[in-house]
Amino acid sequence: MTIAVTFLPRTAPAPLPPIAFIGGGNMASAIIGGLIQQGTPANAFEVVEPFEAARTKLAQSFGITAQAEAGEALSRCAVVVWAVKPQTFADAAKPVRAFAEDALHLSVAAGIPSDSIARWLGTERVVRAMPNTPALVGQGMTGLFARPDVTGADRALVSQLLTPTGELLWVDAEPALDAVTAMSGSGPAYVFYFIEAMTEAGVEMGLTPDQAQRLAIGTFTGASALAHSATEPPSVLRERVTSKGGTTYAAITSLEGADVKAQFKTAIRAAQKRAAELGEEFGRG
Ligand SMILES: NC(=O)C1=CN([C@@H]2O[C@H](COP(=O)(O)OP(=O)(O)OC[C@H]3O[C@@H](n4cnc5c(N)ncnc54)[C@H](OP(=O)(O)O)[C@@H]3O)[C@@H](O)[C@H]2O)C=CC1
Ligand SMILES: O=C(O)[C@@H]1CCC=N1
Repeated sequence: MTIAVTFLPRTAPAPLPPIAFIGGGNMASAIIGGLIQQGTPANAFEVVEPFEAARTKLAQSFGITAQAEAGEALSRCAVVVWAVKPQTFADAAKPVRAFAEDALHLSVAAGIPSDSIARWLGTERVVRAMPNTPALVGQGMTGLFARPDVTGADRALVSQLLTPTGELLWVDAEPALDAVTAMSGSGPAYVFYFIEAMTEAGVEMGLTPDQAQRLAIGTFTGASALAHSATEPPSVLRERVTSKGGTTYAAITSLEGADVKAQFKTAIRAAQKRAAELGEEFGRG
């Protein structure tokens, strides 16, 4: 499958209209945190979150008073962000629908097709997003897909909402979002996994946990920044580190011998497959 993508430049933050979040867990907190850091006031958010501990965390972290149930307060919101698990989306939609008839709906749920969301909410104003948790520090990557009837003004509103959280990438075909999910949506977990592995190796070689973690995180930060600014592809940057007969060569040879690249690609395909399965399993309701 060929995936057509459009990169949009980041623009200056502008005041946001009131925004509802249905589900106030990890991903909602990352987006809300990113927006608050960029200057959006806490009273711009209406959050529905049945889990008391999650409501307490939102209050402590951001000064937001979340509601346990959907109610009239939602009707002031121009955008409703769906940040519930795919498994609970269909049930969560029922009590919200009546309060959000005029809103633009933005789902971050993995796999759930926009057809299902449009059916559950009785509107064609549906955009799907696949963000990631670095949104919390304004370094997120978000893939976006808009249903055909979504207007340019609604796309602009979504861009305005999410630009403060990082980089946006619109895709033209909805299935491409499953690939985005498998790469950048789940991707931070892969990076943290490698940081964990590097840190463990450092400790096994005699460094303190603090030293090892600083070296691991600093190396990811520095290499990412270099890859971001370099004109050469990552493969060339890798070759520059790899002196003939040296230490990096020994490490890369070990990785190749264990087929780590193929294993990693298989893992990413497993995430893509799971995104499609989530849509099939929980998009029917
Ligand atoms: N975490 C991530 O990095 C990313 C997540 N996503 C997507 O974001 C969505 C949320 O994921 P995540 O934040 O990790 O999950 P969380 O479990 O952290 O957050 C979901 C929250 O929604 C609450 N909830 C359950 N039922 C309802 C309801 N009826 N109305 C309102 N809220 C409800 C849950 O409460 P309770 O625990 O009591 O059920 C929970 O606190 C998922 O669809 C996921 O695919 C997308 C990109 C990245
Ligand atoms: O693991 C998940 O299903 C969600 C979607 C992408 C990241 N977290």
